[in-house]
Amino acid sequence: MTKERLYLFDTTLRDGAQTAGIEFSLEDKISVTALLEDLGVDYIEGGYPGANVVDTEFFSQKRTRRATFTAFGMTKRAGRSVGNDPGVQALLDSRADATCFVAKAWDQQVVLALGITPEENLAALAETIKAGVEAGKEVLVDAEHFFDGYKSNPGYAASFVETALQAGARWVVLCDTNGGTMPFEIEDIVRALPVDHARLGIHAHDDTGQAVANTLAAVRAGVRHIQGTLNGIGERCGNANLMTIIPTLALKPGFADRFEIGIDAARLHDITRISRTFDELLNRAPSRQAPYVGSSAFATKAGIHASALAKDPSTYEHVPPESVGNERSVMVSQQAGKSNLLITLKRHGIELAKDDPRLDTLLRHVKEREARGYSYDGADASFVLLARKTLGMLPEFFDVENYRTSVERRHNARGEQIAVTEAVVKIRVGDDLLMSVAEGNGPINALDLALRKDLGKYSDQIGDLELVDFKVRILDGGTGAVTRVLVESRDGTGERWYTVGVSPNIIDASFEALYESITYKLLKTEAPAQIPA
Ligand SMILES: CC(=O)SCCNC(=O)CCNC(=O)[C@H](O)C(C)(C)COP(=O)(O)OP(=O)(O)OC[C@H]1O[C@@H](n2cnc3c(N)ncnc32)[C@H](O)[C@@H]1OP(=O)(O)O
Ligand SMILES: CC(=O)C(=O)O
Repeated sequence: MTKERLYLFDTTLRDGAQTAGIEFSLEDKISVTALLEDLGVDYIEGGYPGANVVDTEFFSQKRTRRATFTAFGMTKRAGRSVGNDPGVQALLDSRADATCFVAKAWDQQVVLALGITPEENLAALAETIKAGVEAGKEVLVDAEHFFDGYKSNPGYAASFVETALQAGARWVVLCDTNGGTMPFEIEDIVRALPVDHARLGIHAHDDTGQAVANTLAAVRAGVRHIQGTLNGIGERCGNANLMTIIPTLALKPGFADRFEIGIDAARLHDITRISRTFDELLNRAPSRQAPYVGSSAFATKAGIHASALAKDPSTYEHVPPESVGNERSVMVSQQAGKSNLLITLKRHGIELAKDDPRLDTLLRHVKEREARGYSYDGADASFVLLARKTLGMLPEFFDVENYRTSVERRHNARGEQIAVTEAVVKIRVGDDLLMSVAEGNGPINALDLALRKDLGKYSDQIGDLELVDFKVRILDGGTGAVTRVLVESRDGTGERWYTVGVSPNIIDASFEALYESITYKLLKTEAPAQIPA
């Protein structure tokens, strides 16, 4: 069977720019465009030329190599001709290949918000589209409030679509502008429209958490153009998330066998990277639970699940993680069974038999320590250290005899008040007793610097060790508050690892996590590979 083509339209740089807390600079827009080109969408809507300086500059040159470069804007204003409307002229003068005009498809909104008659609205729509076509643009129309409009006055909403198609619009995109429509309503309304469905699109908002479901319902009912954004950003609760829609269309029966989306297996494999790179650009943590691309999308904590996964991954994975460039992860925690430990140990090059009694001891240690506040599902490196210690595979690289920190508030030479922090660390490396002193911008920083200042014969090996992040959480430990500190580290190989420390004292918890980070780094070059019998 020949597959029908679905066209993907990205509006990250237009509707996504309407997200609370997100502002794109010109450089951001250029970077996001490159990501979208890597992804392989058909259209990139870059913004609204004429609305602000960044967007006008962005549209002053052609910004895409492959995708259709699209500008967004309103149809002509009431009481003006197209030629006399600077907004429409800015769109037509831009370097975009296509123009997406927004216009209202709900008669009540036309009267209320625009102050014109429904008939004048249709005339303005047709006149604007024709001007766009004459200017050599591919014209799209965003039919704002289409679904609410259809429910209120189906005849007017349908005549809006017909008018736009007759005037020369390549696509009329049906918008669920306030995001309140249900998937079954979308499917019924789209099916009932007496027009060529191959020229219809869908633009869904996520106000009921169903933007993706609404988009897929519209595709089932016949639309062939899909609008959405990277990671679902967009006005209010966001837009349909392309990071969910694309793998669903590419991999799921009922879609994958019927439609071609222009994104091959290699590009699909890149989607996890693209999603996370976009979050990096927004300077926010990626959602762990994002479908397909989240770090938990193929992660399991439960012991019963880990046991079955080891026998057949499809038991708890609806698609292979590698198909979307993600990976399976089996975590160690108090929900774990021996299977979780075996899989995690194997990933770290340690093979044990399931009936090895040391595995029971390790599982007992994990659960006891988790009950005291440790959390190993986010601290893989600390788990490796615990496992090696239990198995007799952890060398004692260095021993901490004692440490001390002090914070002093005093006046500097200019009479300003400053806080000075100092740490002293005494360690033993073999027969050598080494003492280091360091000042830092706080006690943890000073301790870190002092600890790493002189590690004797190991000093060279930690030269490229870097602390990336430091998270503190106060827990109710039952007998009083305890502090859990999670430290993220990386080295010159690019590897990142996480270590955890727990104590009623925040500095002591931090010291434990720092100590484990350095020990893990040394393990990478010095670890014995064999488990002692
Ligand atoms: C559903 C959506 O997401 S639509 C996308 C909305 N995105 C944006 O608005 C972001 C960019 N917008 C902007 O920068 C500004 O709103 C501009 C530059 C476009 C216009 O700014 P202003 O001229 O100050 O107008 P303002 O924003 O206050 O109001 C919009 C005007 O457009 C009119 N209008 C709204 N939609 C349409 C339309 N489809 N066709 C014609 N006119 C329209 C309104 O009636 C209103 O006119 P009025 O003030 O005479 O009543
Ligand atoms: C056009 C648009 O963003 C909407 O109607 O939601």
